[in-house]
Amino acid sequence: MSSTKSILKTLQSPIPPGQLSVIEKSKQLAAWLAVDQHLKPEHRVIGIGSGSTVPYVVERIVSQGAEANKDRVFIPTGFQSKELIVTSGLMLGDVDQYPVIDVTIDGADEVDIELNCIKGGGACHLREKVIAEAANTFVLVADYRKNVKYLGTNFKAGVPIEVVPFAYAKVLQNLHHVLGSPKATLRMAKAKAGPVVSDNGNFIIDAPFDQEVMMKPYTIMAQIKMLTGVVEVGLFCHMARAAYFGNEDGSVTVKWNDGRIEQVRK
Ligand SMILES: O=C(CO)[C@H](O)[C@H](O)COP(=O)(O)O
Repeated sequence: MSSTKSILKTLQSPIPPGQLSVIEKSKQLAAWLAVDQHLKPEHRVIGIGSGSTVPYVVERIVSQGAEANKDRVFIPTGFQSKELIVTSGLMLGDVDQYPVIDVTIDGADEVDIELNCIKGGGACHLREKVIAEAANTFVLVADYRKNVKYLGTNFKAGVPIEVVPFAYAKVLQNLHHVLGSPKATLRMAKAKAGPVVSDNGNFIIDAPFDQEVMMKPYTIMAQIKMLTGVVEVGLFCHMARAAYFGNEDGSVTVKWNDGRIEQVRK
């Protein structure tokens, strides 16, 4: 088994290559096409996002060969992508050393028609936003379930919000009573008693909003960010150059920030 395949197996997917489910295959299609279209030989500093689609991004980058990657440095958005970079034999860097990134490729929880997206399902959205904002080109990769007209259509958990721990109860009050998210809750860990703690030592709140609010994601993003104690909001507005969605039929839908939509079949 090649090193990338074993990493994929270890970090994300128990599914042997060649037996990918339709959803895994669609993630792979999106990731591979995004790498093929955006990662050029002259690119030296590459941001690597988080989530279950990103291992396929790294898989494709590794397949470009040792020569293509020998002078490149890869900037992770969290623990998972750091492990992925290191175990793939790629050079690891950080955004404080490389504040200008050529291309960042990342997953998303949902993407709307204007390429605004929800991120933070994996609680990595603070570093993800920094690495996206540092990039000259920010590209999203996802499967077809994430391709929606309005945010919150399929992803019902709400907007992920990273908060400093001592302020979480105050921020929850603000969300419940001021910003109109009565069901906002602190995200609890699955295999640990207590809350999810981010890679930065913070807590995560998930705040669902009505559709009419989610139709103007920049407005609610700015309002949440103004609450003292909030570190970052998992709404990425007007940031992505393109979004790639792998489809069940083996095609990839590519949405561009100028409004173009392409269907690509290899
Ligand atoms: O924002 C993220 C983590 O904070 C992920 O990119 C997002 O949750 C999508 O992950 P996946 O590709 O597993 O659906």
